[in-house]
Amino acid sequence: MAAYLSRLHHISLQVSNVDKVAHELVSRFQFNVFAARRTDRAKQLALRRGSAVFVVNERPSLSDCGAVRDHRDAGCVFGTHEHYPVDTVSNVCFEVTDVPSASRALRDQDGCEFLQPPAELQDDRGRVTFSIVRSPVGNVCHTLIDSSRYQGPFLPGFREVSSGCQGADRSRCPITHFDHITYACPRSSTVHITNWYRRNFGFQRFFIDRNEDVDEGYVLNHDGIGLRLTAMEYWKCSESGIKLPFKDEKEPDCKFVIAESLPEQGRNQVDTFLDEHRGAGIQHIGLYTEDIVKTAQTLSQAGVQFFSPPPAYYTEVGKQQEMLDAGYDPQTLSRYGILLDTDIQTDTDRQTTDGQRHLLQVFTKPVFAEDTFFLELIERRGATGFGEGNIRALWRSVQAYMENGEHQERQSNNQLSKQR
Ligand SMILES: O=C(O)C(=O)Cc1ccc(O)cc1
Ligand SMILES: [Fe+2]
Repeated sequence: MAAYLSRLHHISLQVSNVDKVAHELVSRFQFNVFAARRTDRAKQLALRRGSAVFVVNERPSLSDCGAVRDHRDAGCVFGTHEHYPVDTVSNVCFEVTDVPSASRALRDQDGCEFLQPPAELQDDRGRVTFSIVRSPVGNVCHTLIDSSRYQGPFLPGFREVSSGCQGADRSRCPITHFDHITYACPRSSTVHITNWYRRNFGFQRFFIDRNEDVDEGYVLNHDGIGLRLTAMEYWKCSESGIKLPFKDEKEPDCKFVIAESLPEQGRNQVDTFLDEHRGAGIQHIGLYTEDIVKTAQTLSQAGVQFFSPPPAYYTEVGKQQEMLDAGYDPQTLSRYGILLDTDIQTDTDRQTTDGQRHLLQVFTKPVFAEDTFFLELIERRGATGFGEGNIRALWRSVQAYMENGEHQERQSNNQLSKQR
């Protein structure tokens, strides 16, 4: 039996400099710090934009490694048990209604390793129960938490922070939630990963493309693109007829995408991630926005840099017309590198007024010093999956970046700072 997940609780990062990364998320990405926990061993900041919550944790150093950590140390909730050599996004935490029974269900499954068996944490505002399982993807782990009996600002040990410096108001940056998490994975690992999530968390596959093969996933393997994409989402309790207590049915659920590189087309961006990150992991996270143009404008003014597709993308006659038909000015989309895909649908349930579904996406340059993790803004106007046109355009813009001087420059800067 699988463990039922109610919703995504937060995503946690392990970095060498908490203040630097938190400052980047606040000053550029418009997140607000709302809770903090500082002890002599740990520094943790919780940041929010809409319902999207990031926790930035200081990476345990090699000398902390192997030290027996007490589960009463809230650091454990975030799965920061292990030293990791580079900054990384390493824990996706889910709210569950009953941690002991979810953990029992997982313990009976093959291939489910616990980093932390069920434990309790408390302070004067209440208590939480949690456990941590290792995922089949590189250094990624999942905390399962029941926070229904906790009244404090975030988790036990965190104190409320009233942000002196607030991010842009909602109208200028309407990011509402995490839309999807994309894993970069080694060759031939997809089947094992999808099976693990189906068996343990009841995740279900959904098709990125109508012509996708159930076993193969969505394969792009020509014109220099060598990519297998497989998408999953977690069990929608309302659709399955199973009603869970506390489940907020309006809570949007987050999709998961597995990106596997295929060998025939040569070295690519997934291989670069695997090298620089020293293994599989979270390659990017899609932040959902209700207005991508306004959000990209606000973030760009704050210093966020976006990947841009080749300029010809915006001048190609068909694409220009598509943008105009969707109600967008191609020049505005071009200014921020926003990609548009159109999906002509036969069914009518989610159509927009022009009878089409649109997907708009823009991708940021890497967030950490290495060319690893990046963020994405995504606005869905009826489209629920991922667009082939956008995937190709993203691929080309990232490949261009890898091949021009900027990637090499970052690499040599990293080498220099390591030598210092
Ligand atoms: O299109 C998206 O947002 C995806 O998440 C799919 C994707 C995943 C990995 C890539 O290197 C390129 C595209
Ligand atoms: Fe994405």
